Amino acid sequence: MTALLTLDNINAFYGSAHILHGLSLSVNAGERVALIGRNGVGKTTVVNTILGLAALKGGQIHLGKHALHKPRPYMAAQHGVVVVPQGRRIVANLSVEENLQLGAAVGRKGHWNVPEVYKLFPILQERAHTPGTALSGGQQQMLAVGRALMANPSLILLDEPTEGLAPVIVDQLARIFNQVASQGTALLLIEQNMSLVVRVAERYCAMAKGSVVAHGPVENTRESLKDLETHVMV
Ligand SMILES: Nc1ncnc2c1ncn2[C@@H]1O[C@H](COP(=O)(O)OP(=O)(O)OP(=O)(O)O)[C@@H](O)[C@H]1O
Repeated sequence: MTALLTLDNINAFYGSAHILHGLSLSVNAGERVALIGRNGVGKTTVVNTILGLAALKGGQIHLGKHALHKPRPYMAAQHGVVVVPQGRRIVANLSVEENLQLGAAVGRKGHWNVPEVYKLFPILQERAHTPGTALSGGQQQMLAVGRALMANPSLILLDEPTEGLAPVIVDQLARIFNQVASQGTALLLIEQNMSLVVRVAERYCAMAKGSVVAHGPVENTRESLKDLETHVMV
């Protein structure tokens, strides 16, 4: 098994606020892992620490074999780990196609380019010259995923990709995530919607108070759904 991302006993801070406490987590090539937990437990801070937006003070991060001593925002993508951020962060004054092209700036070669992304999301081709922020919420999420694919990642970190989206759009995204994963890209899915998690993930890590407190397999069954929901119920 090739580990694409390894977090080993990491501690992370915003200023003096200690958010991640000895958190360990890994994602192997081709895996679909869900990172779950109640609001505020530190899920986004995991992403922010990998990007250098929260301060890493102790523990180790590896992207593949590369040790990330001083994480910076551009480093993860260079090593094939790309983030689809919470809130999507579509660039307002760029068209759909220009937003997609931003994803290719890292210069990694591979299967994904603009025509391949348009095959996956035909609606983005129809709206190629529209400002990215003029799209609906679901379409903006598709654009954010398409932009991530343009970097030809080996692993995509999806931070609450279905937040605020209608169930029909969530269903569409579940199919897309499975299709992307079946084409070989690993996923770390940060999600509050457990019905999506059971459809996409094969294992989960549950966080509480800044560390991983439980993990196990995920199945697309009612029992698995109930089990996962105990980790996110307020
Ligand atoms: N920039 C920041 N400065 C200080 N504290 C922060 C900052 N961003 C987040 N926090 C705090 O860090 C803790 C973890 O936040 P984080 O966003 O990682 O949680 P989360 O599990 O992703 O929650 P949610 O599901 O609400 O996004 C929270 O207590 C939050 O208030």
